Amino acid sequence: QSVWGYDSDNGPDHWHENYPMAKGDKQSPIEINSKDVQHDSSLGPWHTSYDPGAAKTILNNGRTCRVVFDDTFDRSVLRGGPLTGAYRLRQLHLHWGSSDDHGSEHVIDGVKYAAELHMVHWNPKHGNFAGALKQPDGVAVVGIFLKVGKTPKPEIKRILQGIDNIKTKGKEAPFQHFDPSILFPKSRDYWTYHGSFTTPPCEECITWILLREPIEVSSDQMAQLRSLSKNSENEPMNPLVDNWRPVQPVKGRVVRSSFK
Ligand SMILES: NS(=O)(=O)c1cc(F)cc(F)c1
Ligand SMILES: [Zn+2]
Repeated sequence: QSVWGYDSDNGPDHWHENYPMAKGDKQSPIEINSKDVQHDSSLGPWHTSYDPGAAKTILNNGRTCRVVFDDTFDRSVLRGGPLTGAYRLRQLHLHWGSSDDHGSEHVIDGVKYAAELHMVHWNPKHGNFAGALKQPDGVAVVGIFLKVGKTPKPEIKRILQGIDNIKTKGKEAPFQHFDPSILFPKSRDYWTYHGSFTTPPCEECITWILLREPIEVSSDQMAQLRSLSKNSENEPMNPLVDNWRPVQPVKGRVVRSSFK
């Protein structure tokens, strides 16, 4: 009975054995083909109002590195775009590859980015996060693509500094005074569609808001991300890389864009 992961014996092709939703009709990630995207002029801008004081800790759970925020009240919220009401920021995490040519979960016109950052928000009208998971409008995730380039975005350094203290599974360190909106690219253009968690339990509760403009990171910064370990301290080193799910069937869903 192996816990889910990304290895051949517990990876994405096995998840449905314990998480039946993994074979649902609205699974994520997906490939986005611009020719099939529908521009929706009614899609307004999205807005965030994040309190830097809400940031609490950064942790390595053996599957990703995650920054956790205080979501006990409407302290850091996302609103607008395809959403109704304010969604509370709960955590952010990343997915990345074993080399710079892949690692993102969503694929754009055949392009895989080196990494994908997810900012996870939930709808407080459903009481708590566990309740929100059971609702089609329960969760909203802003996805930002990370592209290896020559002018890395300085603000990404803050996350990578945090990584130095959580090299092995189970490690957690304080991560305070951090406003994740500094990571946003210049453009607010986005694609949106209805999908799921890209990890177990694969619940189909997510309104995805994927930013068209990637942010740039350096190859060294990607190497730093890949220096995280899946294993606990004193266990054999098992690099935490390729923690991305392959694209899933679109099954007739329409991806809308805020831009032409
Ligand atoms: N990767 S994801 O954004 O769909 C996601 C969100 C979440 F809240 C928990 C997870 F385990 C995974
Ligand atoms: Zn994710």
